[in-house]
Amino acid sequence: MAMYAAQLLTPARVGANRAATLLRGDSTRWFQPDALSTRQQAFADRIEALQNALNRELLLGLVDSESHYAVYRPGAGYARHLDCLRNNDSRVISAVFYLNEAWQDAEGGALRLYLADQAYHDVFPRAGTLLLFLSAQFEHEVLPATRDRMSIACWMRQRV
Ligand SMILES: O=C(O)CCC(=O)C(=O)O
Ligand SMILES: [Fe+2]
Repeated sequence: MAMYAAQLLTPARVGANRAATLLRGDSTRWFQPDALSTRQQAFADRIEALQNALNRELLLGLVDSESHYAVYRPGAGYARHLDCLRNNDSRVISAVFYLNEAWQDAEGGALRLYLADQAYHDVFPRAGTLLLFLSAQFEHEVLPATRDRMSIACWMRQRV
């Protein structure tokens, strides 16, 4: 939130759409791979270790990743979507690491993962939770919350 207050995050966009606030209400700040803070480097190291394990065990062919901080202010959400960028299927795994201490389910803010047959699974954004899913397979949505909701979203990519 300190970074948000210092206006270091910018309103997120969807594709080339600069005014996407109806679809997504978060503000983001991308990690700069050549200028990571100590904490960002620690996160990147853990993600790389996970990526190597996924390659070893599941042969996913992941070569790198991109990460951004995201802040959703109260009432903001992100409509149902897939994380694959149009004309670019390099994103294989979506990883979301939540940063919200003492989150109560009644505060909302779940990430709703859509499964087969109208079923869904809600994940609440509790600090320490790391959610992984296949980017091309699972549509998902961020439900609005009654408090600020912070996360690091990361995509592990294959070469295309
Ligand atoms: O913050 C979350 O739970 C997911 C965010 C998301 O879906 C995205 O940034 O694509
Ligand atoms: Fe997403």
